[in-house]
Amino acid sequence: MTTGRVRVQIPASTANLGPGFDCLGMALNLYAWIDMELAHTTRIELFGDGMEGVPLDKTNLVYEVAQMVFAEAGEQHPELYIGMYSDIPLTRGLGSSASAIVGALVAANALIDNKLTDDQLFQIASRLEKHPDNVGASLFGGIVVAYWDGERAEYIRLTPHPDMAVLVAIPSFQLATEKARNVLPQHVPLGEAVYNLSHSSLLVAALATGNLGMIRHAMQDRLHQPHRAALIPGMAEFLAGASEHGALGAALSGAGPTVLALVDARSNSKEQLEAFLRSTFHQHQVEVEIRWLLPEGRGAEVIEDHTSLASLAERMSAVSIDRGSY
Ligand SMILES: Nc1ncnc2c1ncn2[C@@H]1O[C@H](COP(=O)(O)OP(=O)(O)OP(=O)(O)O)[C@@H](O)[C@H]1O
Ligand SMILES: N[C@@H](CCO)C(=O)O
Repeated sequence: MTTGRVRVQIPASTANLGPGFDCLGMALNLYAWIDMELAHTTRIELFGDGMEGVPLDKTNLVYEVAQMVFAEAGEQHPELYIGMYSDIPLTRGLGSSASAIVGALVAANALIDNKLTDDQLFQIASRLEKHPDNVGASLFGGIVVAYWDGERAEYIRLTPHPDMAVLVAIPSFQLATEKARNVLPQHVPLGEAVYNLSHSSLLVAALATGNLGMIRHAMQDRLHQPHRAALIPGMAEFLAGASEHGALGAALSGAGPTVLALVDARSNSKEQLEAFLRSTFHQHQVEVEIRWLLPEGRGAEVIEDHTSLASLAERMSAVSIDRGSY
């Protein structure tokens, strides 16, 4: 058992990538950090802005998930110190809940000398989220293709193409995953299912072989994005016009409201695409934060960093002033 404090760095994630509803995810270079230590009395500290509403008692998701790890390993550690700082905006479609779950799993497992395997952690995470796309990407990094059938989750990890960049527009409003799932139909016509199956399969093949030119054809969806469009003014126009403005493909990120475009980092139409993204949301009076990100190849990991989370939060907010350039 580790008696000291462990720190875990967890990447954000984007789920679905268009047609891969609930089965495709990619990690992004935007992070959350969780500190965890065995304690005499439970204490939870949140650093930085943007975590309003996250509970500070034992109903906190990170605390609850840590207890699941201990229970699975046959250990009892009911009292914990938990510190958290996250640069991943909550409830925006960038996998904040998955980052909390995965961070809790990896940190708690580190405290008990990694008694659980990565596969055990992945099973717990998929069971909790009920779809393995965000948690798989945050846990393993890169692109994760996965299923969860209600009992077991299986996955294969792909390495993202080194020239792929990701342009995101993060609206200022929140959209809970539950709300964005409630607008989806419970039954779909066979033709629509075939449409998504074929596009999702082609997208995975394009990502696996580095065929960037095929992404614009493959990154099309009929299962969830059309039904969610009314919740995100501007999304439909951006998805329809992104390729003409230089994107490799575009999609709603997870359950939204963030939208993203995959971009060839060597392309000279990046500014044109960013301008199109800005003007589309501006026309719909939706305030967005625009950021250039990259796929993250590394999953959640314990890091040796002894600076306080308070100073990490300060450092990150200074960096955020320069955001937006690539
Ligand atoms: N660090 C955290 N600690 C505790 N709870 C958290 C933390 N991060 C997120 N959550 C919980 O997860 C909720 C957001 O989950 P939700 O699935 O709606 O959005 P998301 O994960 O940001 O987006 P998506 O799943 O579409 O990518 C928050 O409202 C909060 O309850
Ligand atoms: N695949 C999920 C991701 C959000 O957690 C959805 O689109 O609802």
